[in-house]
Amino acid sequence: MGRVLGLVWEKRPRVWGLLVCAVVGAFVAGESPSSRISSPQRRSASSESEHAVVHGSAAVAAAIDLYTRCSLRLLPLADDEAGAAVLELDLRDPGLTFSWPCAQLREALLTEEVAGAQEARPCSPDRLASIARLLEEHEIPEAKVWLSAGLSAFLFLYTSILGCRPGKVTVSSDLPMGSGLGSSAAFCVSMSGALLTAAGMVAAVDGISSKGTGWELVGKDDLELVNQWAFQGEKIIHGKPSGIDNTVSTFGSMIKFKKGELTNLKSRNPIKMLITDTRVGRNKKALVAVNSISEEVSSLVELAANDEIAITSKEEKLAELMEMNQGLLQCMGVSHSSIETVLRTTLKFNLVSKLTGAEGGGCVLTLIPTLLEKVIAELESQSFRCFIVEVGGQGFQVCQGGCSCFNGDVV
Ligand SMILES: Nc1ncnc2c1ncn2[C@@H]1O[C@H](COP(=O)(O)OP(=O)(O)OP(=O)(O)O)[C@@H](O)[C@H]1O
Ligand SMILES: C[C@@](O)(CCO)CC(=O)[O-]
Ligand SMILES: [Mg+2]
Repeated sequence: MGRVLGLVWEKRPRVWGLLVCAVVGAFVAGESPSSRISSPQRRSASSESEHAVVHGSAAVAAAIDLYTRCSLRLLPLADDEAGAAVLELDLRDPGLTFSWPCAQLREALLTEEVAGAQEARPCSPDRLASIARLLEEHEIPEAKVWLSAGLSAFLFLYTSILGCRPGKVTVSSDLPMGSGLGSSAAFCVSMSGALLTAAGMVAAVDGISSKGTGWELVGKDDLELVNQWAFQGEKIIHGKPSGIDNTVSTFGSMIKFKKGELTNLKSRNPIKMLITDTRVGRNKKALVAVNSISEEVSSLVELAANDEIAITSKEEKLAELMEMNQGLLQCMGVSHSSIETVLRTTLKFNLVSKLTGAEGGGCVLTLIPTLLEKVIAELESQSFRCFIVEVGGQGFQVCQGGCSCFNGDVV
């Protein structure tokens, strides 16, 4: 390319790749709102505090059509009066359920003045400490201890938006957790959306349903509120996120993010990607920000949307940028042998891949001009898990009344 790339080194940097993904939909049925979500492995708040996008590098993120669902059923207040009321959480992906007596939550968490949910508030250090004490009483299996960040975000969002009312929340997701696909953001967005819908602060726009799926779209102002609360949840999970993951998860489509400024990128022709989950847990190796590549991707998407370049040259150009991006990451030593295996396998079919925002494991993105069943079969025969996704889709959605969002189970 004969081009100088502006690499941005951070003290504890990470790479922002071309596409970071998370999609959410929420699902509400009268007293039973639910939403779609996903989640990743736990990272302590401080481990995420240095991040390329946080420090001003450009990043392009896009929604993918893998969803996390969160359903919420409010339970009768009468139970509460009898002192028997509980808040239950059923996490289908790790296969764990949790339950807290409402009286205990009230005592531990409602010491602060309860403000309305019309404006998102951060979780104070005291409140976070009280939440941590509540969680200590639950025996979370050692192998799943990373869940506690998501549990803290859940308790904060639930009690801040709905107070300590009895309810049952169920979460299930299409996304692998902790693999760099923004599952924590999808978790927080769908959770916030379901809670705000139950609180009557967010509602579907009448009659606008998403491609006949039963899921309905939500107006911009309501999405803003969902996004603000989800960001507060992401802060509990990530420490100092830039907000790109929750924003793309809420609004869908593609977004360029630089120094806190968001630009919506309109992509007319859906881009298909293959995502391969290496099933290898990530480590926290240092990564770099590849600022100029992200900048180029965003101009490319915009040129294509305006028909200024043909779709085939867009794909060629995107493939070239992905190769450059991956090459840089390899030089930095942030790849992993499992990622290299996926790259070699896809390259055999002339397909270009790169690792995602995750490092040292996690997922690999492959650009696919058409669906290539052979490469998928070969990757799966090596015990990788493949998803074919459409990039740049819908964000948060709700479904009111009679939807069954958990593979047919009505929750
Ligand atoms: N479906 C889910 N069920 C339960 N918890 C979830 C779910 N999805 C996400 N989470 C929560 O989110 C946390 C993972 O967030 P993390 O930020 O580490 O990974 P990610 O968002 O998938 O990747 P990245 O932030 O790098 O894009 C999990 O520890 C869990 O607490
Ligand atoms: C923390 C974060 O960088 C995780 C990457 O998926 C997301 C963000 O900045 O919003
Ligand atoms: Mg995350």
